[in-house]
Amino acid sequence: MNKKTIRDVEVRGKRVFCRVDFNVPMEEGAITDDTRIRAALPTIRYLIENGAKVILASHLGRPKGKVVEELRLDAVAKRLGELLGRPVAKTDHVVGDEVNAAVARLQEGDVLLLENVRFEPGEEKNDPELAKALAGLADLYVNDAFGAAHRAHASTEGIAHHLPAVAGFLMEKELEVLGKALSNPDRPFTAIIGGAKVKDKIGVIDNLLDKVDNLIIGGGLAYTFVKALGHDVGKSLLEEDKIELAKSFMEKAKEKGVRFYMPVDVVVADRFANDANTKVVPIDAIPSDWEALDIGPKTRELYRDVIRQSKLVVWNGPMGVFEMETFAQGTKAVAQALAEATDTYSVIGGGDSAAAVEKFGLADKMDHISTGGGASLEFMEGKQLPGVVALNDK
Ligand SMILES: Nc1ncnc2c1ncn2[C@@H]1O[C@H](COP(=O)(O)OP(=O)(O)O)[C@@H](O)[C@H]1O
Ligand SMILES: O=C(OP(=O)(O)O)[C@H](O)COP(=O)(O)O
Repeated sequence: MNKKTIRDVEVRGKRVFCRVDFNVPMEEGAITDDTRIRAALPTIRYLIENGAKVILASHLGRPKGKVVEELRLDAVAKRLGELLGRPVAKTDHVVGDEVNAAVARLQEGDVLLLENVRFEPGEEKNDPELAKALAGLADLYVNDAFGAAHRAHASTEGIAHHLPAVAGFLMEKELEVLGKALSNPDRPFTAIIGGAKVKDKIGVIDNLLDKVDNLIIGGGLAYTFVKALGHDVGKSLLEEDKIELAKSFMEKAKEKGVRFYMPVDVVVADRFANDANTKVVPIDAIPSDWEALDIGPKTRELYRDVIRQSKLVVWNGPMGVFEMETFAQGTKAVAQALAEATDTYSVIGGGDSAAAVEKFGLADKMDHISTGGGASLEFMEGKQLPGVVALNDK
């Protein structure tokens, strides 16, 4: 990586503003998955052990510049304290007198968590005044919030223009793993793209076609490709205005010698429900009033074989509506194949695929699960991440 990291700077005795992504799922005030908090621990522990005065900042949800009581970070501070085995102080504001006083009290090795930065209207606008105010709290800026690195906000981008700015260990690891996968991949290199958001994934498919040996398509976005091949897709998810683009991708794959894998059979349902009537049909026989909600058994076998023969697999997006048990088989088969293929380096691109792997209890069998869904997608599209660009070069 060509960006400085916390290893390249002196942190002892310094007030360090460390942006983390503690945007964790919550239900009724309780954290339901603390993966993102755990992922930031190496950086936080390093700062503590090396005598920094640690000021942590994160967003939670999308409060849109207002205080939303349910999106306060108190539960996060408590959980972080438990994980660190030491108290974590927390402010009820992002900037202002209360925060200044709390920062002034910090001793070397102390940890303070600021309130949800998105309570400030200037955060998402990347307001220079807010960026300056945040910078005024500290001597050094550390960005460890890979999951928010695709956002140019005051605490992820603006602040970096006012302080020495370096990457934390999580940021460094994410960029290294994803960067290596894309620039110098072990081959055969396979990308598996699924999920529902065709629009969001068009860019990544286009970029991956320049890099991979195999491209596997699944999930809801497959049916725009199925339609592009001239088959009827019934009531399956379809983005009419992307059919031509899907055709052009299949042509590009041919030109580049990329093997393009699509479902050969699917599980169709007579309605969108776990207890719907279902049947398995070949891909060119989807009944007009049924919808395809998962890949079929032959496709599972085919995708498993491709995974087994790959040295590197990047996976983004489920193969079916895995939230419903009836349509989870395809996603489970891919997760299992990755877990069993010990010679295959598996990179999970955040979002729903990460949630699925977690749900199936296979998370510890994967080589790298990204903490960023949107961020890893934008990175794989070849876009520059503003939160990274703003850091100091080596
Ligand atoms: N065949 C399908 N039809 C409708 N929705 C689907 C289908 N396959 C997967 N999905 C849905 O796609 C959603 C995930 O899509 P997306 O947000 O694009 O993935 P990710 O978060 O991994 O990037 C899941 O909620 C899943 O239920
Ligand atoms: O959860 C996040 O994104 P992700 O769901 O794409 O991984 C990040 O914390 C960024 O949040 P945002 O999409 O509200 O800017």
